[in-house]
Amino acid sequence: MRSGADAVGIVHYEPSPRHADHEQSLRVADAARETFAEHQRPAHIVLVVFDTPAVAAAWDAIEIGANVLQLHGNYSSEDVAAARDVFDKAPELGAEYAPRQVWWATSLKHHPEVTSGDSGEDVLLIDTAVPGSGSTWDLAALENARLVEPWLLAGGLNAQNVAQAITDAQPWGVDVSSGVESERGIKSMNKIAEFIHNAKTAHARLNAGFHAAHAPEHDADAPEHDDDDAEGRS
Ligand SMILES: O=C(O)c1ccccc1N[C@@H]1O[C@H](COP(=O)(O)O)[C@@H](O)[C@H]1O
Repeated sequence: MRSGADAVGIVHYEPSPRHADHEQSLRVADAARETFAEHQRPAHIVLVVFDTPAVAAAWDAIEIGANVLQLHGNYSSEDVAAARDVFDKAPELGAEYAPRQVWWATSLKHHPEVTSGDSGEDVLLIDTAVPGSGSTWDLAALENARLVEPWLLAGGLNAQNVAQAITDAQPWGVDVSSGVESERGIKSMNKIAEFIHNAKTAHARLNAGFHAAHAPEHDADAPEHDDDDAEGRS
């Protein structure tokens, strides 16, 4: 987070080398919340699960202080709705726990023609077929997906390939796990910092290109205005 991450993930999936128990999850969530607050950034503390029943997973998220639930595995739109229902009905815990969101993760192998909002998710995450494996996949296959922001790209990303992936796929955001580890399950602060730097630089470049491409033609007859004003409306 000190490197500028917008979200931090806590994995609850016992076969994973990243699985965190309840105590570890509470500590990570508390530390993350404090750091986001210190940096005055909205907290996205994400509980990452694989095939845990959606309602139980939503309660787990609330219990550890995560405000986002990221569902990997076999979930239907009813599951997403059931998780959201738990979030909506659970007592409010304060602004630092808001907003609560459900992110639905899938792959093009499982849903080749996925459309944003198919499952009623707040954010769609498109991943490789085996989550957390670090395997890369062919981003060209995204041509058949109908994606509307916000959506996240994941699967085999690392500091070396993230800029190209952002340029090619133009996601709203990216998610990484294996690619920022020194060994399986052990995060590397240097790799995280390098990844975030490269991702944010690529994203800024993409946005600058977008604004340049959409800027109005200069009109010689238009009244002059100062630069501050122009920037505010770009
Ligand atoms: O990281 C895990 O072990 C994990 C376990 C269960 C579900 C999801 C998991 N990770 C998520 O998988 C993607 C891609 O990870 P990678 O960068 O390819 O290793 C990402 O969304 C992780 O949060």
